[in-house]
Amino acid sequence: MARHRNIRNRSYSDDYDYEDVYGHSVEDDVCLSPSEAAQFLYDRSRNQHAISQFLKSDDILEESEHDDDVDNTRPNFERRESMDLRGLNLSEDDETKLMSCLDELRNVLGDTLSDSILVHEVLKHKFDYSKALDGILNNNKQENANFKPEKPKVVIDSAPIPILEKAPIISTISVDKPILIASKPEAVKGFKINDDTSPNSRPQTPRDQSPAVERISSRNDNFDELRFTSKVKENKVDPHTKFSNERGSDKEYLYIVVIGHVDAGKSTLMGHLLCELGEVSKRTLHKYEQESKKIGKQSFMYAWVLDETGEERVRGITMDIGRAQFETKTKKVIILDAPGHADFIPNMITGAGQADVALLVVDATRGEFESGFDLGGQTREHALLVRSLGVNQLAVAVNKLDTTNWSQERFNEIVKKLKVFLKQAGFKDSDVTFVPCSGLTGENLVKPPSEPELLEWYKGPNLLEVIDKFNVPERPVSKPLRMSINDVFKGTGSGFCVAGRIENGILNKGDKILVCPSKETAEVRNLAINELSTNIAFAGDQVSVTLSGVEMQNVSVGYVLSDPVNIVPVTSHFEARLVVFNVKVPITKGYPVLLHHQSLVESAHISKLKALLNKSTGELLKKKPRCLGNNSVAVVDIKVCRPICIERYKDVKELGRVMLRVSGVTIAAGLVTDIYVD
Ligand SMILES: Nc1nc2c(ncn2[C@@H]2O[C@H](COP(=O)(O)OP(=O)(O)OP(=O)(O)O)[C@@H](O)[C@H]2O)c(=O)[nH]1
Repeated sequence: MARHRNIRNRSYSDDYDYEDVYGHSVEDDVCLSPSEAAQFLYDRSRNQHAISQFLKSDDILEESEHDDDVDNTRPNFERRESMDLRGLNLSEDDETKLMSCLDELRNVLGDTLSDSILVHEVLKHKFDYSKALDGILNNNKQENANFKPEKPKVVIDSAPIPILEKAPIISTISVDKPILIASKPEAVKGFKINDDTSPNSRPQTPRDQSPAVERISSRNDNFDELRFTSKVKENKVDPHTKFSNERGSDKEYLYIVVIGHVDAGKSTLMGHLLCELGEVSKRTLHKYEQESKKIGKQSFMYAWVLDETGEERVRGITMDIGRAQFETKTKKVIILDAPGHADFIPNMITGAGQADVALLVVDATRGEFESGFDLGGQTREHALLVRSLGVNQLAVAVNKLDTTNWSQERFNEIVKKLKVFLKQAGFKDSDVTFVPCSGLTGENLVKPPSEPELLEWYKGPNLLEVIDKFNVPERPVSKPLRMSINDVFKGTGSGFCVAGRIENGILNKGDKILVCPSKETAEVRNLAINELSTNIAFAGDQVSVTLSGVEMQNVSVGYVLSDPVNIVPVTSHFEARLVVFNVKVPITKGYPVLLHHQSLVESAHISKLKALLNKSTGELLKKKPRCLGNNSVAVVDIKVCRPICIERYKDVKELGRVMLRVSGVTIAAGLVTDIYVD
């Protein structure tokens, strides 16, 4: 039940400052001196590119030998101390430029490369320091790319070129047929009821015919072998074997985000479930009962289990993600209780971004379901958002059914309405389960129903059984490490901590990793899952990581911890396939948006409208459309105000999804289809 982000005492409105919400965990009400404050302020200009640590001495030797081989015309300089530049016939100006470039390069690379290599690259790139640096690093990568292990013993199966299957589009209006959404072909989806996946091959999209802009993706393709063979080299034990050795007999972790319209009863439902399972002591519950009574909010006593802050309790609403853990027969379940109020959608997105599955809570009370569903409430928006963020298994708790005297008719009416909508939103019928319950009375939560009116018509599972039937998604443990940071905070000991979810790969205590986009090296000093220290964590785990070797002020929410060899792409310009939900003014070139990517929120704009697609088939309708209206599907280019870590959806699904919001409203969701070099 821990939460780190402190969002208390903030006044939220549609145009609130996102930096505040996603800033560091610093008490707002404490006065800070400028120097103290500086440590919590991120300044990109202070990045320290300590890339030298990734250039192993072997690689460097290989590089210099190779470079000498391929380029005999290169002057053979000695190391800098004894460097004589006279042979170069440089003007005084050029000599100064050369020396200054060498200094810059040394700042980044240290003394790991000989001056001859550096001078060669600087001259080759006409004293352009950045190009020279790129040249050096790319040469290094090329060297690695040419390296082939003798006989890789492990078959890495985790870098599939995923088949883009036809999956239902996410849209607010009815969509008869599915459109294209990429998905992992072999991942087990849905409840263990029936599975009717029918993967289709991806038809040509306009991006396949788009002009030859330099793309990181194509470069990445060239490095695929490097990306995965180097992992084989590093991790002698097959990651899957490691995973089953570590976790084999344990119950699997499952992360559930609890979503729904404000006051649907999410926190009460989860709080009561935890009490029934013995996760909350009777003493604590009694305390909550007494204290909530004192402020006239006794009906919220179960909600207090998850709504931990004073402001949440006084206001009777959830504001930030509440966490708690319990066990079912087969799983360790971590609940992420999301706020229902529209003002806190960014927090809800953060929770949904960490979840494997979702529990949608709807209020069955007459008039209440309708206001959450029909009248612009959050039921629809939350369901659309979680689906856009890749959640495809959903349980729907038809809650507060006690207020309708356990009416079967009301239950069926709600199920019917939701089924149609959820199908349009992209959920398969077989992946959605409806369960009648009451968070307040505890009916049908962990025990079979006891209300006679409910018993008359309901023979299905209780909420706990429904949760136990969720399938745990496949964990991509053998892919290169990617962990997106959703919190940065001071730990109890030395150093500082970052929290987030490992999307890909394995993280070990002691690992050297790269903090991106700033590309600083850091070491994993400590690792904890649910506040318990561990030596190893795998894809799918929510972890807190104590880092050393990097300054806290140089790390922000939205950053990614990356494998140091197979580095996460960093760019401010990418292509995405968007589904436009709801826009007051049609989207045109230059349209400004707030880009939500994992926990990151950045200003961005649509820089190019490339193609309008048929939302059912994905076929090209129009090249270079002038504007995009509601419910359209299009390929666009997006430019972010500064570089971010992003992946193509087909490479890393979780880092390949974006959400676009304007004035507190989600206007579009998209999949990253290409990434351009800045
Ligand atoms: N009658 C009845 N009331 C309920 C039930 N569940 C919750 N409530 C009441 O509904 C109100 C809101 O409950 P919460 O649990 O705070 O709702 P929530 O969805 O978590 O609210 P936010 O997170 O702020 O959106 C409280 O007064 C609860 O007592 C239920 O099953 N039956």
